[in-house]
Amino acid sequence: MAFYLAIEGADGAGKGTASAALVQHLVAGGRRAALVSFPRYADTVGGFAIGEFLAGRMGRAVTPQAAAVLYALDRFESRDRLQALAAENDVLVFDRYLASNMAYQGAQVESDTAPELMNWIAELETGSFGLRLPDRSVFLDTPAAVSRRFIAQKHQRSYTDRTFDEYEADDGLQDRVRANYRRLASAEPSRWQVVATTINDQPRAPADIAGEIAAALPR
Ligand SMILES: Nc1ncnc2c1ncn2[C@@H]1O[C@H](COP(=O)(O)OP(=O)(O)O)[C@@H](O)[C@H]1O
Ligand SMILES: Cc1cn([C@H]2C[C@H](O)[C@@H](COP(=O)(O)OP(=O)(O)O)O2)c(=O)[nH]c1=O
Repeated sequence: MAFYLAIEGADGAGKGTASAALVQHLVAGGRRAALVSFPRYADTVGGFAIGEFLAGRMGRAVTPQAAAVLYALDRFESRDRLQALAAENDVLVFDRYLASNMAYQGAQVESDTAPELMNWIAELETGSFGLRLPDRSVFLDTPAAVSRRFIAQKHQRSYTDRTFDEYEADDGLQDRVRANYRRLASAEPSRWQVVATTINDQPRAPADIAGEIAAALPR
């Protein structure tokens, strides 16, 4: 069974860059590895709807619970694709997976109700939608100022022309997201790895970050 490795973090943490470097590193080391990015905006009905609301094109505010269902639906609709990739690979690297849903929706409600919502989302994804838990999640710990700079450097997104989408534009939200990831990681240290992506606020080389993640994988 393929190892499910999820790369997590706030917007602009460098997830896409680190995930790509990680797949390259694993393949160079003789392992079969593939990258899957969520949301899959162009491939699923859930992903398309997510793009609409991130671009601010949905007429009404979407509740955190409704958003969680769309993100989970996107993964549910991807099951066949994941199964096919899992059969052909030793490691599936995810650029965001289930914990993104918990950290981001949990950041939209009062902090005292966040744990309850995050537990509800975990149950929604693994119970109602029957999705597989990742074997490991990696929290890319990137300072807010560095992330903002990284977001501004990002390539054009399929769903919006804006530099910052609805979530990215909200600094308070991004801070709460980081705090939620830290809480998830410290609650289950055996399922999480926290990786600092900067040294003295200078970005580490993607290959370096990838090497640290790969070194912690079971052989
Ligand atoms: N380790 C790094 N070193 C230098 N630049 C980086 C690094 N990680 C990301 N970047 C820059 O930031 C941009 C956004 O990074 P990306 O990996 O897409 O972030 P995320 O997927 O977390 O939103 C990239 O296009 C790249 O220009
Ligand atoms: C996958 C996923 C993403 N998100 C959020 C995090 C991001 O702010 C947003 C978009 O994901 P993101 O990975 O940032 O896509 P892109 O870089 O192409 O814009 O969706 C969730 O809330 N739940 C999820 O399950």
